[in-house]
Amino acid sequence: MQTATAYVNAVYEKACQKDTEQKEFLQALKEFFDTITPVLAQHPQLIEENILERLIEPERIYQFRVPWTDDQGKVQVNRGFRVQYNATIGPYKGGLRFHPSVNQSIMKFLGFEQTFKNCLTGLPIGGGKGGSDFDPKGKSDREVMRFCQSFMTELQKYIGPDQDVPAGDIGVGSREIGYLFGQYKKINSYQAGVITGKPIPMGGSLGRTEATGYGLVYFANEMLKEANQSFKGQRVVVSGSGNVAIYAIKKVHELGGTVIACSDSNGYIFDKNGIDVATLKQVKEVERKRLTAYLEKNPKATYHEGNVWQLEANFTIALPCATQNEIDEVAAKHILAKGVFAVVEGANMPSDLAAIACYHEAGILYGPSKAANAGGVAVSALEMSQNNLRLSWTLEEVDEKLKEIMKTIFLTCRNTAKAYGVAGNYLSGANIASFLKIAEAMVAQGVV
Ligand SMILES: NC(=O)C1=CN([C@@H]2O[C@H](COP(=O)(O)OP(=O)(O)OC[C@H]3O[C@@H](n4cnc5c(N)ncnc54)[C@H](OP(=O)(O)O)[C@@H]3O)[C@@H](O)[C@H]2O)C=CC1
Ligand SMILES: O=C(O)CCC(=O)C(=O)O
Repeated sequence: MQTATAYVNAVYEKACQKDTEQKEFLQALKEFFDTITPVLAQHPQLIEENILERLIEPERIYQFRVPWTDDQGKVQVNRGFRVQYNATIGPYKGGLRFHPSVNQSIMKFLGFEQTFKNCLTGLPIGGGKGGSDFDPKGKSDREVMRFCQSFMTELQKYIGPDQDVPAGDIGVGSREIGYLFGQYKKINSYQAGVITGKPIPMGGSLGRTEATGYGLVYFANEMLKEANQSFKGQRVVVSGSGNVAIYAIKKVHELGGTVIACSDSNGYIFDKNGIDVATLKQVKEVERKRLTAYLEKNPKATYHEGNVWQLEANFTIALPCATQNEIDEVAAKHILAKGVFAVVEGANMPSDLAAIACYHEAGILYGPSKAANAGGVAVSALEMSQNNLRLSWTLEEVDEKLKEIMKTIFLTCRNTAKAYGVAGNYLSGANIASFLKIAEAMVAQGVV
């Protein structure tokens, strides 16, 4: 029989030949494959089952036309996707991203990551992802509504509370979820569990808006505690200024750290006394303006064009919360030189492979996205539970459950890494633990 290494290499090579152009997807595979060879060496039956080749192939992908009419009466056309990656342990579950960069490679990498992330939550949810190359920026509410209605008119054929349950991601917040759910209800009937991240009066869960950012900081806090450190007195940089970033900043401040910079895709603000969360929320959540508007209300802050990971000031903790591959090798070396001893990921795959290699070489703490940002989907699963039970938990109840889930995910990563002889490598811990869980379930269900 093939050795584990030969098997992993052969599956990766085949994927590279089949999906040559899908660079984000292949990157996600490589990051995962590099860590799981020891598991395959210990469980050769998984090689006989050809588990990897089965796992990396999405169960199905829908791609569809989304026509809509803009405020000038002109017909626009976007492309919609839903990748139903893996439903072995529960219904497909994962967000929808509206961003001009969306393509099949990005949808597949996100669906692949989601499958393992969802395993780590310990909740019965499979993996999926979807979205569109539609750009909500600069569109009126009515344009966004018409787009969402057209998108859902097609998507509703493929989803259901026990089948596939979408939610938000980049460019999709409670406004978009409200419009999407409204259209689903018009075509079908009220089935609260068909989508999560709903506005509270439509059956949403308290705490879902905050969950990814808070969960990230709870996970980071566990990593810091394990290293006899804490957020107290730390200077923190958070990239992005969207949903995940805002609530990560809020929680860091509650735990005694100071977030000195955050960003959008054009530039970043530096506020040495700490980003003012109330102002940031007003600018981004209420007024939906660019980050530069923060300066009108906080003139002491400064604005700089470019990537926040070029920041001149020293800092100790990096929380990337914007997008994939925002930290490359150059940025990683820069932040290490600035004194960073912990990188914990709120965005999906924000560090490229060379950046991750830099973290490992420097021996700093590294919290990978599929573990550290699992709080959002975990609370989405709690929203599904509340919808099924027809009750609503308080914010405190949801937050307590989130804290517990993030602590358990951390312990799973820590203990699995130790058991496989790579103590402190939370990337290996996350990949191995989630792989073992899904592989066992896939073997149990037979070759389907
Ligand atoms: N929302 C959730 O519950 C979860 C989100 N995530 C991940 O967290 C990350 C952020 O998502 P979320 O906060 O929800 O999204 P939002 O749309 O609320 O915010 C995204 C932020 O990232 C910035 N950004 C997006 N694309 C780029 C880019 N190409 N270059 C630089 N900056 C960019 C945006 O700036 P600009 O406004 O200029 O575009 C904005 O500040 C994503 O990776 C997402 O997949 C992970 C788990 C759950
Ligand atoms: O809440 C969800 O279902 C999905 C969140 C998400 O898209 C993610 O975890 O990347």
